[in-house]
Amino acid sequence: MAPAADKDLFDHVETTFPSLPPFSKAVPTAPLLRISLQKLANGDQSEEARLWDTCRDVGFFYLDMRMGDSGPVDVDGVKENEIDGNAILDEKDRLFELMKDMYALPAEEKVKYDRTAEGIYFGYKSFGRNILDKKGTRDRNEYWNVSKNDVLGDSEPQPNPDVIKEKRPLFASYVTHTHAITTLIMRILNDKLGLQPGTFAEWHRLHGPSGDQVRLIHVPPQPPDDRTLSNGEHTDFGSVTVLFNKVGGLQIRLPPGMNPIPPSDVDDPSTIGKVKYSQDGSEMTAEEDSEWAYVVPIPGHAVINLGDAMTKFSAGVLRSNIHRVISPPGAQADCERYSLVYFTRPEYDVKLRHLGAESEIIMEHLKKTGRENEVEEVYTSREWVNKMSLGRRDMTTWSHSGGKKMDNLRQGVKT
Ligand SMILES: O=C(O)CCC(=O)C(=O)O
Ligand SMILES: [Fe+2]
Repeated sequence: MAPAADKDLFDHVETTFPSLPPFSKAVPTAPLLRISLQKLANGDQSEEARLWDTCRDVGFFYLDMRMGDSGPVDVDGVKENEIDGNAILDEKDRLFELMKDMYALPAEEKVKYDRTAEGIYFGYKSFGRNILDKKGTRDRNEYWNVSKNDVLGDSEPQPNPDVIKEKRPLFASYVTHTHAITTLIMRILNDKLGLQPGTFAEWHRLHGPSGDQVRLIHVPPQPPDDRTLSNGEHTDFGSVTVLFNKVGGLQIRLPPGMNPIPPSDVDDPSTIGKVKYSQDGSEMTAEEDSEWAYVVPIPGHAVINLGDAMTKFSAGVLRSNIHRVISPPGAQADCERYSLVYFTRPEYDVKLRHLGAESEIIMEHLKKTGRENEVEEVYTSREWVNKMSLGRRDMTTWSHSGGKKMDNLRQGVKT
């Protein structure tokens, strides 16, 4: 079956952000579904069905966060699970403003908050600290990982500069609101998979100890003659990721059978220069290149994707799709690029294993793919998160950090 996709996506929505050049018309884009948060919050069955389909087909979709005048929606009587897309959009704008101040700090001040040597991935990651591929290519971004449990006051405060410390209430509110969105998405997937009600919720409690975090990413414009990847191809290793950005550059590798939306104007004059798809300058074949499509940022919308934990739990019924970040196409190449990401991950003690014994759908899928008797390598979420995140900071551990090992997880096959 051809993956569900919105071919006319950009005919209906505004894709230009104030004070930024428009997204280039000269590149292929990903035909992701646009799902309405308001409809999900109100229990709309056909919207839930679209969500379920797209999480099996590609595992990436837009979530329209705008809720008009409706105000927050109470989904299950628990205050912390209240859905408030408008509040998230407002808080997201404030965090984008904050990023300018954070990254304007002197480099020697920022590196004081890099805690890799202590085995801690919360804090600052400087330019080039991560390895993108087996050749040892370095990333071209800087980011800050801010722990959920820290900003909610569940754990000892991590060292952070005043610009971040002063905004703890904003982070706490953003995390609470965004976590509620991921709870709702996982509740729908939980029920569609036929799992015992509340299985995913119990493993992703707001105050549960976990590697959940906000990541604030900054990528400066790259030199015109050297425009390439800033973050290499990867899958996210957690459960559900909520991403906001304004400048393009994110690409997904399209699943088999899903075609990109072709460029609407190949001669778009705003498209200047060409990006290289590998940092050592080697050209990708046209065929390899054609597998990738840009995810166009849309105002008022988050990009949501599933991570490896959901693929593991569902034995591949749900898809954790490969993506990467490249120099923004067209005139946006000269812009500072900021992204705001919220990652949920299973609580530290949860074992990452398939739930075939708990779900007929998952068991059927295991049988169909000849894996019902396969012995799994089981990690706890804590082991997995450490291996995946810190492993990318050192060449000796890179190959264990999701390089090739993840291939089977990435290929979520539809049952
Ligand atoms: O910056 C982006 O658009 C995506 C970032 C991302 O994929 C990540 O941090 O895992
Ligand atoms: Fe990612």
